[in-house]
Amino acid sequence: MPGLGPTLDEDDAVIRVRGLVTGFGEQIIHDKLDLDVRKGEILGVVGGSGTGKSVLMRAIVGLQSTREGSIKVFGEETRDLDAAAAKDLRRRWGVMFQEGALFSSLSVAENIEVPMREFLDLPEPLMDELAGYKVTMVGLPVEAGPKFPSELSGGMKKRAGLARALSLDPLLLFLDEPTAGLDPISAAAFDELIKVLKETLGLTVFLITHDLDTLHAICDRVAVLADKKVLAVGTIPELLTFDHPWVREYFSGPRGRAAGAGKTKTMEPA
Ligand SMILES: Nc1ncnc2c1ncn2[C@@H]1O[C@H](COP(=O)(O)OP(=O)(O)OP(=O)(O)O)[C@@H](O)[C@H]1O
Repeated sequence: MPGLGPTLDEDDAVIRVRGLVTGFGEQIIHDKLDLDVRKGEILGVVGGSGTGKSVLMRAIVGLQSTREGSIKVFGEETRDLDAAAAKDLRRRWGVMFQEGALFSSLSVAENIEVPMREFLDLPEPLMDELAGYKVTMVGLPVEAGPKFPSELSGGMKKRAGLARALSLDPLLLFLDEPTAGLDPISAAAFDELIKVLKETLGLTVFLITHDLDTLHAICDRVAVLADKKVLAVGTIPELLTFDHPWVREYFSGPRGRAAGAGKTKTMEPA
């Protein structure tokens, strides 16, 4: 990977991917991809449509088979784990899939309780109490708990998806396009929420996004996926010096310049 930013001690890497190869049939998606996600950072993952951002996330969380390479999370080589150890590791991260991926037949509170039922053995009243706490934590009104996803706005659904991802108090959070489909004001409020939660809970965040405002507002570093690899990773000022057509066009095109100029957005609940 190009040498943007300092090299990293193994201990600082919450996620360390080396030489990852993935594919579907003849189609190779990642070819010897390397990536580190540092403890306590929000790493933005960008790239053109179909470059393999979601497949990379799915490979790291064990939902996508890989052909070659190493994926370490919290220092554990994921492919070496037996079922019990893999489950133990999964407990330590939360995932928010695109669109929030809520179960439509369950209420918000019940959605948040799904991981608790899978991983913990808690009495019902305690689960309800914890779910209520998560609802508030993501800025939803308490009345949202008994509601079904179909009764929520897009922004509220995203927050409910985030609450479910935080259900088990993870230290590592995966977010797949969390602000997609939100209006700019709701998107900015969601960015702010992620930032505040990251700071207060000490989270490390792997964040896939197309949203340039999100990158500028909350990401400590950005990884660019192109040509089946992480082409470059660094802060936005570092990436602006990187000479690659897609990177130049993305960050220095009209939208990139506008986002970089710090177009302010009002912070209001989504
Ligand atoms: N289950 C699957 N079976 C076959 N091909 C798949 C599967 N999942 C993803 N792909 C292919 O892998 C490639 C990468 O998909 P992926 O969803 O990771 O892209 P992405 O970078 O997240 O795109 P976008 O920004 O549009 O969400 C695409 O060509 C996609 O069609």
